[in-house]
Order: sequence, then C-alpha cells, then structure tokens
Amino acid sequence: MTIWEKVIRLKSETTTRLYEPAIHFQKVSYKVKDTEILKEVTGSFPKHRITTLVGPSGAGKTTLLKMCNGLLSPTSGEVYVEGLPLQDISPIQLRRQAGMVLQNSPVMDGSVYDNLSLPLRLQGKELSEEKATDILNQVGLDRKYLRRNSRNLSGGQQQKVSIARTLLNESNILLLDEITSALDPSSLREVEELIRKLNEVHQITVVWITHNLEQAKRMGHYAWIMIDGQLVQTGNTSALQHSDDPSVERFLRGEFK
Ligand SMILES: Nc1ncnc2c1ncn2[C@@H]1O[C@H](COP(=O)(O)OP(=O)(O)OP(=O)(O)O)[C@@H](O)[C@H]1O
Repeated sequence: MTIWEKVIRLKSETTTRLYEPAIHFQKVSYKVKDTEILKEVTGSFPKHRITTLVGPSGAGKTTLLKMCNGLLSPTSGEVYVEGLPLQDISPIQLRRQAGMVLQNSPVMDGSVYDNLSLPLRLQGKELSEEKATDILNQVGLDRKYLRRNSRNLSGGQQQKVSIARTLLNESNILLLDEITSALDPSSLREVEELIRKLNEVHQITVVWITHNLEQAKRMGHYAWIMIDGQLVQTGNTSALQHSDDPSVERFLRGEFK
C-alpha cells in the first residue's frame, strides 16, 4: 500500500470516518547542529478538514508548519503533499498550493489593492479590480477597502487581507500560525468564522497552530498535540479533552505552556 493510499481512521462517537491525507509526514526529523527539533514525526493532516496543532512553546509546531510549504526541509524522513514527495513539487507550485498566514503577516504601506496585487505583479501579471473585489468579498470586506491604506486597517482586517492574498493564489491548503492571538475578541470571532467558511464552502484544508485550547476545540475537526519535537497525541477533537499520557494531560490541564 502506498502512502497515498493510506487513510486516517478517525473514531468519532458514533462512526468511523476515513480521511484522505492532504499532508503526510513519514518519520520526519529536523536537526540544527546537535539539537533535534523534530523527532521522527509520523502523521497526517486530513484533506478538506481543519486540523489544530497545539503544544507547549518550543514543541516544534512552527518548524513542522514550515515544512508543509517547503520553507524548511526535513533532515531525515519524508513529507508528502497531496501524495507527492515534497522534493518532486516545484517551490513556486508549493507556495501557491499551501498559503501561509502568520500572527503578524506583513502588510506593506500602500492600498489594499497594492497588497493584493503584489504577488501577481512579481510574476509580471495584473490583478483586475473585479477579481480583487471578488476576493475581498470572500473574506468579508467590501469594495471600499480596495483603496484604503492597509496600515490603517484593524488587526482583524489586516489578517483578512493576508488571507485574501493567499486565496488569490488559489491555495487549497491554508497554514495558519497563531493568526488570532493579537486580535480583540470580536475580530477573533470574525476571523474564525471566515476560516470556517473557507473550509466549508471552498473545501480548503486548514492546519492551524494555536495556543488557545478552547479555540482548538471550537475550530478543529482533528487535532495534533506536539511536545518536545514529538507528535504525542492525535485524533478528533476529543484528543484535546483527556490523555492517558501524564505529560499530555498536564499540558491539557494548562499546567505547562
Ligand atoms: N534555526 C534554528 N536554530 C536553532 N534552534 C531552532 C531553530 N529553529 C527553531 N529552533 C528551536 O526549536 C524549537 C522549536 O521551535 P518552534 O518555533 O518550531 O516551536 P513552536 O512549537 O512553534 O513554539 P512557539 O509555540 O513558542 O511558537 C525551539 O526550542 C526553537 O528555539
């Protein structure tokens, strides 16, 4: 059986569902000098689902996320994106396919239109105003924002512009690193609703690093818990309720961050 043919068995309360992986890690390790940051991680992020990735600070979550779009390569092991080994996908294709949004995604001084059109301009292409408006509407911002200076937008609106920028690439995987941790509660809810809509309506696969366990339970279909460079627990969101492993249980009870 090839990796691609493997499926994730997800035990829900009443049924067993089969999920196809969007991204699969096979014994992935990552070392910097003598420090092992990821230790033989094997597991998958299911396609068309939201996976929340939680764990104490320094667990290796961001390092792992950066492997999903080729910003980092494993020291050993293999990463498969939609069934293809990472090294068989061109970097440009990979960045398009898997868009990343960070806690403070860079927005440059200039209009929202300038920010949206920059990636295309770098490829020598034009972004039509119609397409820009359409994308803005998809993230819940109307046409009037096109000419607004991005720096004057609220944190939540800036995050929406960053998400819109990845949608212009027609990414089918969204990699989110703490995208709501700097937002006020109402912007946080708006961004959560947007991500849920993109997942439900456009079937975008989402991998979401969050320090907020309640958010992970609220938003995820599937969860990964990492501690000290290892994947220690995975499964549907009930994996975030309880663990037989004492160190995971301590993390879930908030006893170490
Ligand atoms: N290039 C590097 N050189 C040395 N150490 C690194 C490097 N990149 C990451 N690390 C270390 O690897 C560990 C994991 O880092 P990573 O940012 O992936 O953790 P994280 O789980 O995302 O943490 P946080 O939740 O605090 O963002 C940390 O101890 C970090 O200091």
